[in-house]
Amino acid sequence: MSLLKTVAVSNNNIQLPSTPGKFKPEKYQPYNHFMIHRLRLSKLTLWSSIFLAFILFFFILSPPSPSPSPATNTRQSWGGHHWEKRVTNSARTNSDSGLTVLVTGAAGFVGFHVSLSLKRRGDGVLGLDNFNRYYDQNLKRARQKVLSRAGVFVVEGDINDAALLRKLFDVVLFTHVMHLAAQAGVRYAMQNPHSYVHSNVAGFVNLLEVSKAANPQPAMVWASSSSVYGLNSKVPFSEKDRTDQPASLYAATKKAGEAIAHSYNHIYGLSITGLRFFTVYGPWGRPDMAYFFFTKDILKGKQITVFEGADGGTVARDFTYIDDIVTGCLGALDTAKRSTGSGGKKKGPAQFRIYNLGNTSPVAVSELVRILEKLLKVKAKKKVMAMPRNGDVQFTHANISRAHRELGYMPTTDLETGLTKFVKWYLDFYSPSRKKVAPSSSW
Ligand SMILES: O=C(O)[C@H]1O[C@H](OP(=O)(O)OP(=O)(O)OC[C@H]2O[C@@H](n3ccc(=O)[nH]c3=O)[C@H](O)[C@@H]2O)[C@H](O)[C@@H](O)[C@H]1O
Repeated sequence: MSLLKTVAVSNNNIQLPSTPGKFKPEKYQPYNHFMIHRLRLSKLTLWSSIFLAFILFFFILSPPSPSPSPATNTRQSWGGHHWEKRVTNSARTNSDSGLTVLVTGAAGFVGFHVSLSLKRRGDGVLGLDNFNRYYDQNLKRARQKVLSRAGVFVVEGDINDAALLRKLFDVVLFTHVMHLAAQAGVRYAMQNPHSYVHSNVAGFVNLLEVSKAANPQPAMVWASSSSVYGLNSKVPFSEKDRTDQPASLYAATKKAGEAIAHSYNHIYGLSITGLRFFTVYGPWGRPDMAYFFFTKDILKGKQITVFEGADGGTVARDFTYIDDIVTGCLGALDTAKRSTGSGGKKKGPAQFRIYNLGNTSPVAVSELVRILEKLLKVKAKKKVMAMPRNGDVQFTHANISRAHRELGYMPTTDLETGLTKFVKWYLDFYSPSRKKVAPSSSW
């Protein structure tokens, strides 16, 4: 501004105001008007050049940022020497034969338990979780704190962030990936369909892309779902049964995941095992699941809605206790063969497996409520209504003979025993007097 002012004064003897727009010539002079116009233009040009130079300067200096994740924030919360040290410490095994496992969804229900069990037996475990807001983040943070105390670092990030995944694979040579990050819940898919595609399809493909390019490629074990059986009416559900009639978008994305996994196994030689979980429940569970919010609502004296099938038919689930699921997951990891490819190139056929992990003992939802009433010592205010068309299926029942034969899987917890442990945890965790996050017993 002062430079312009000086030039103008010396050349034309015109007083230019320091604030544009305040200048008023005493009388109209065409020459002066022309000069003022030119000066305004050159002033504009100078400022534009300075502005452009600034933008260029910052553009050249700024480092490339990781790809943004629409599910979470776009700020980079990873990287740096300290962060890498935490990553390597967490992934370090206690013995030469130990596994080095990346657990996605580690702050989720199943991921939390699997991570703890792996760490306790001496495997190296690195967690990854985007801490999204699908349900109470405090519960996820509480799980994270327990994991941290056990020596498991949970990296905060999304499976859609390829740069982050590549960085993790650069820093650690993972032998296995336990992929449990997903958008869960059958009924929520009608409210937020895109979150299912984002996590269960796009995120999964992203993880497979990075895994297939890794050298060595890890073996992958991942969570499919009993929901892939959809409208299948043949019981108990066997892995050989048809899975082409999903009843919800959630189920459709899990079925898509199985097909996608097969293609990566076929093309790139990735060793992949899919586990079809059957309504997993237990301590540190998911608040969006019926057993969890029934407990909360019964204690609050709120009405609960219990679905029944067409013509009053029973709605039932093969409820499976978390500890049984964890033994199934560890069995799958321990029996997984190595991937055959490296750096994105297949070197030979690789293992591809699918297993049911259920309890083989379906229980009616009305019975679940009866057990909760007994354990909580509170009568539920029940409203029985026909199951809405919301993606639910009426009945699930797992045939687990393949998992038993090949993984040594054998569930041992009946619903009442499992719910007793859940209710004990729930009352402790949500007790107003409880010191937040410190669990009273050893889950
Ligand atoms: O194994 C799976 O494949 C899935 O299991 C779980 O789904 P679901 O088996 O549907 O569990 P969940 O919602 O607890 O409903 C339990 C029962 O309560 C009935 N139910 C539900 C709500 C209600 O208000 N009333 C009711 O009667 C309802 O009709 C049902 O019969 C996981 O959430 C899912 O992510 C996936 O992993």
